[in-house]
Amino acid sequence: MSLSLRDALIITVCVVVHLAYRYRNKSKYPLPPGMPKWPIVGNAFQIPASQQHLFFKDLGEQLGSKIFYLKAFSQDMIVINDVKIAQDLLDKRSSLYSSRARTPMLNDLIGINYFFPFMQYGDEWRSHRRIFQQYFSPKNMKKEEERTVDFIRKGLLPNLYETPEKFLEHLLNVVGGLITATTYGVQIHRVNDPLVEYQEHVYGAGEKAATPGQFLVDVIPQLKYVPGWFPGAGFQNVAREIKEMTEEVMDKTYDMTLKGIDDGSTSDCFVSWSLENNSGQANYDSQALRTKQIAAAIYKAGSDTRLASSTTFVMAMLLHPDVQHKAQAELDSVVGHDRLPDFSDRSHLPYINAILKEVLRYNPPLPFGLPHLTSGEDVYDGYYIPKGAMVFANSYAMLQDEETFPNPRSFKPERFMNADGTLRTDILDPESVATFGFGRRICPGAQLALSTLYLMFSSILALYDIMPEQDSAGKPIHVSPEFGGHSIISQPIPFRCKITPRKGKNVEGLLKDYLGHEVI
Ligand code: HEM
Repeated sequence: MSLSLRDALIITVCVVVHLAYRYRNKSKYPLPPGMPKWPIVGNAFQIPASQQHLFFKDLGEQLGSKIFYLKAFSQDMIVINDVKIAQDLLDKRSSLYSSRARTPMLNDLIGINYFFPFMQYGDEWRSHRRIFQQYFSPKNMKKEEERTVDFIRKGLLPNLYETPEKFLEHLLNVVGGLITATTYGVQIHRVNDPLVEYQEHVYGAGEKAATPGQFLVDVIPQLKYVPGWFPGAGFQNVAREIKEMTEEVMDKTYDMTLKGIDDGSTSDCFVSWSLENNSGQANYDSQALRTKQIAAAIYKAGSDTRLASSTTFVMAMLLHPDVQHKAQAELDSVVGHDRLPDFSDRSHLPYINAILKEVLRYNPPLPFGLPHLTSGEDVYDGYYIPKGAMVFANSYAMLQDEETFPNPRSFKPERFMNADGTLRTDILDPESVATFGFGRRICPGAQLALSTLYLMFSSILALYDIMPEQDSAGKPIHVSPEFGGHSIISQPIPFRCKITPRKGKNVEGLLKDYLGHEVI
C-alpha cells in the first residue's frame, strides 16, 4: 500500500497536533517570554552548543526580561539572568528546584547516575552530599589548608621558578594533584603527575558528555535505541568508551587507596576518613560503595573550576600590571620580605581578597552553573514554570550586570574596595552569591576552593612578576582576554606570558626549604 500526498499531509498534521497537545501549556498563566519556536524542535537549533551563557545574557537583554523560556524538542528550559529571581526560586522554593535533568548520553548510555553532582534530587543524592559535606566541613579545613600550603610551596612555586614557561601545566598539576591527594591520600609527582594526567584524560572525555546539547542524542532522546553500527550513531561508541574508562579509573584509584590504608602509605584523606567513619556500621558496604563513587565525582568538580580561576588570575595580572603592583605592595607591607604568605594573613590583605572576588566575577568558572530541574509546577511573578523544566541560573549575566558592576568587562578589583582601603560590604559578593550556584545544590566545595585560590594568588604575587612575552624583535606579545571551551567550564584560551622572580626579593632564599621535592 502506498501513501498519497494527502494521506502524508493528514498524518503530519495529526502528529503535530498530538505533540502540540501533549506538550501544551496546561496552565492559565503564560510561560515567561521567549523566542519564536519552530514546530517540534522548538528552539533546539537556535541555542549554541558552547558559550551558552553569552547567548543567554544577550537574549535576556533582547527580550527585556531577566527570566525567559526556551524549549528544545520536549525539554522546557527556564533561564534566569538575575540574582533576586534565582534566590526567590532556587533558594526560597528549593524543594521544587533542586533536581537535575537526566540526559540520555550521561545517564542512560554512559550510566554515571552515581556521580552526585548529576543525581536527581532524592534520598541517594542526600546520602552522598551528607558524606561529602561532613568531610569538607570547617572541622577538616585546617588539615586541608596545610595540604594546600605544601602543594603550593613544594610544587607550584618551585615549578614556576624552574620552568615558568610551562605555567599552564604547573597550574593544572597543582590543582589536579591537590584534589587527588585530598581525595585519595596518595603522593603526587611535582611535575606531570601520571595519576592527574590519567584522570584528566578520562574525565575530560566525560565533561563533553555533561555539556547540554553536545550530542544529538541529548536533543533527540529516541536515538539512544539506535545501535552503534548504524551510520551517524558514533555517540554509542563514545558513550561505551567513556563508561568503561570512568569505571576503570574509579576502581583503580579507590583500590590504590585501600592498599595504601593496609600498608600504611595512605595519608589522611576523604576515602580513609569516610571508611573509618563508617567502620562497624550495619550499612558499611553501601557506605563504602558511596565513598568510592563520591571520590570519583570530586576530581572534576574540584580541579577544572579552580584551574579556570587560576588561569584567569594569571591573565588578569598580565593585562593589568597596575593591579599586580598594588597587590605586591600590599603583600610586602603585610607579609614583609622574609617569609611567604599564609592563611593567617588573609584577613589583613583586603586588596588580594578584592582580586579574588574580581577574578570570580570577571570569569565565573561555571558561568551558567549546573542546570537544576523542577520537580513540580510553579507560578512566579505571574509566569507558569512547568514541572521537569531545566533551570539555568546564569551567574555570568548576574555578575556582569551593568547596574551592580558598572563597566562590567573591565577587570577592576577596586570595585570591591572602600576609599579607606577596606572591603565593601554593600555590594554583591561573588564569593558568596552566584559563582557557586544556588539553593540545596550550591557548591559544597566553595570554602576549600576560595582558600586554595587565596593562597595561590598571594604566593605567586609575593615571589613573581607576570609580564608579556617578547617577540623576536623584543616587542611585547599582545594577549587579548578571550575565553572559550566546548564545555560547561569557561577557561581563558591558552596564552603565553613571562613569569620572573621579583627584583629585590630573595626568591631563592624564600624557596630554599621547598626546592627539590620530586613528590608531594
Ligand atoms: C572556583 C571553584 C569552584 C566553583 C566556581 C564551583 C562552582 C560550582 C557550581 C556553580 C556548582 C553548581 C551549583 C548548583 O547546582 O547550583 C557546583 C557544584 C558542585 N561543586 Fe563546585 N565549584 C568550585 C570548586 C569546587 C571544589 C574545589 C569542589 C570539591 C572539593 C567542588 C565540588 C562540587 C560538588 C560536589 C558539586 C555538586 C553539588 C550537588 O549537586 O549537590 N566544587 N560547583
